[in-house]
Amino acid sequence: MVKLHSIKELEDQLQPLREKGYKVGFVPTMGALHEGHISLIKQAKLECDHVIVSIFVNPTQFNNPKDLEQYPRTESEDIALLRQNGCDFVFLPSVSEMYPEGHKAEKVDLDHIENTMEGKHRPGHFDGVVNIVSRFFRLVQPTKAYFGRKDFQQVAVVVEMVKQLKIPLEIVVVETMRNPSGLAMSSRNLRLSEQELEQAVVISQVLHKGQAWAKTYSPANTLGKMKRYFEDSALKLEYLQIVHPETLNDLNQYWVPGATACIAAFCGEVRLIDNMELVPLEEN
Ligand SMILES: Nc1ncnc2c1ncn2[C@@H]1O[C@H](COP(=O)(O)OP(=O)(O)OP(=O)(O)O)[C@@H](O)[C@H]1O
Ligand SMILES: CC(C)(CO)[C@@H](O)C(=O)[O-]
Ligand code: BAL
Repeated sequence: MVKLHSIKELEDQLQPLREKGYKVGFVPTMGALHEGHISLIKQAKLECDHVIVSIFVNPTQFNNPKDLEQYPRTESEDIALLRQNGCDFVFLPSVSEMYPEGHKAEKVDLDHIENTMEGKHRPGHFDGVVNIVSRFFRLVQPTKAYFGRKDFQQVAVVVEMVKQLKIPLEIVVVETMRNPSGLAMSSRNLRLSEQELEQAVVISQVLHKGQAWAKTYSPANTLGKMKRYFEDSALKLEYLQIVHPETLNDLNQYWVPGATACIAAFCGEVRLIDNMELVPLEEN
C-alpha cells in the first residue's frame, strides 16, 4: 500500500492509472476505521482495479469544536487495517494541503435536503461536507466513490452535489454494518463507556420497533410510538423523523417505498446517528 500525503504525490500515482483506463474506487473517511469502513473498501475492491482511501478529519464539517477536538484518531491502527484489507493507496493530507490559502468552496444549492435532520441540528455541516468531498472528487477523479448508508442524509447531499456540479462518477451506497448487539458501527463508538455501549443499543431497537409498527400504523402514529418507546431510555433524543427517501420530507399519513426512520441521540456526551428503511419496496 502506498501512503500519500501531498496532492503532487497523489497526482503522480493516479494519473498513469487513469491514462491506462483503470477503474479507481475511492472511499473517503475520517479514520478510526472499523468494519463499516472495511465493508466499503471490500465493495470497492470487487468493482474497481485500484482502491484509494482518504483519512482526513475535516474541520469545516464540525459545528461543535469539542466534537472535532475529541474525534478519535488512530492512524497507525488504521494503516495496518488498510494493509490487511488490500487497500492500494491511502491519502493522508494535512489541513493546509486540502485548504490552501485562497481555496474557494464549490457552491451547491441544497435547500430542500439540507434544512432537516443533520443539516438542521449541525448548522454548516453539509457545507463542510460538500466543500471537502467536491475537492476530493476533483483531485482523485475516481470512477466510483463509496459511502455508507449509516450517513443517510450525507448520501442524499453527495448525490445532489455530484448532479449539480456534473462530476462524472458513480456513487455507490453500502449497507450499514452493525455490532452483534445491533448498534451501528461508528468511529464515535470508541468514545462510549461499557455501560453506554449497552445503553446505545436502544437506537437500533427503536428502529426495529418502527419496522414492526409500520405494518399496522401510519407514519405519524408509528413515529409517536417510537418516540414514546425512546423516552424510557438513558439517551437524549435530538431528532427522530420518518422521511421520504429522496425529498427527505417528513411523512405523515401515507407510506412511500423506501420510507426511512432517521435518528440522532446523545449517549452521554457522544452524539450518535442511525437510520432504517421502514417500508421495503415489496410491501407497497
Ligand atoms: N457502520 C457503518 N456501515 C457502513 N458504512 C459506514 C458505517 N459507519 C460509517 N460508514 C461510512 O464510512 C464513511 C466514512 O465515515 P466516517 O469516517 O465518518 O466514520 P463513522 O463511523 O461514520 O464516524 P462517525 O459517525 O463517528 O463520524 C462514510 O461514508 C460512512 O457513512
Ligand atoms: C465523507 C466524509 C469523509 C467527508 O469528510 C465524512 O463526512 C464521513 O466520514 O462521512
Ligand atoms: N460520518 C459523518 C461525519 C461527521 O459526523 O461529521
